Amino acid sequence: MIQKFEFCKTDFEGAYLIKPFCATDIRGAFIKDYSKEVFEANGLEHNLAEVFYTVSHKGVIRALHFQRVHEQAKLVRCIKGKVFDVIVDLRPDSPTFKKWQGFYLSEENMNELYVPEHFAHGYLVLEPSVVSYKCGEKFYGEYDDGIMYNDPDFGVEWPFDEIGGIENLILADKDKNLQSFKEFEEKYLK
Ligand SMILES: Cc1cn([C@H]2C[C@H](O)[C@@H](COP(=O)(O)OP(=O)(O)O[C@H]3O[C@@H](C)C(=O)[C@@H](O)[C@H]3O)O2)c(=O)[nH]c1=O
Repeated sequence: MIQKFEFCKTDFEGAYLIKPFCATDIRGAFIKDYSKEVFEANGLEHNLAEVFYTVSHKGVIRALHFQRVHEQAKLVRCIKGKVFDVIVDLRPDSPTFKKWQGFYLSEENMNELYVPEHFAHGYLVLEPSVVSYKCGEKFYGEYDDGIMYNDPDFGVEWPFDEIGGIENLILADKDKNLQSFKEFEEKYLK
């Protein structure tokens, strides 16, 4: 069976949920999750600069991250396990400014999310997972930044019931001490 690349709109201009190309046969599956040519034919110019992977335990939140100055678009796919992935629009002139949307990304559904520049991104890990990133800009440690996953201005509804309750949440120290949206706005948007 062959599933062709499919590009689905999200609530946000420029962000897409993408079904990769997948061909299955008696051996298993062949999956292609990025093609410069196919992406361009669908209006997505993605400059592939770096690829990396994260490996996470169930209950981990990595959020809500972005890179300032050298803004970084990224193509995110959960290649093993399952995550609830969230993006937040940080473009002040956008009609969806400060709005969030969540997507289930899993090994099973193979969905990948195209996160444009000027979005915060993060996820809650629902099963032990490996997540792949294809980044449009290289990493600049000095501009690596984020906003708290539970910021009241965003009001993201994380499905904590799917990890057995918020008491099972695993957060890195750096993600416990991120700025609020208000602090971010004060510092960079005014
Ligand atoms: C993101 C990144 C981190 N690092 C280093 C910094 C640090 O020593 C170590 C682990 O990095 P972090 O703790 O920032 O990893 P993590 O918290 O998983 O960061 C990631 O979170 C998700 C939600 C994203 O959207 C990504 O863009 C990225 O921000 O790896 C790189 O060398 N290159 C990179 O591209």
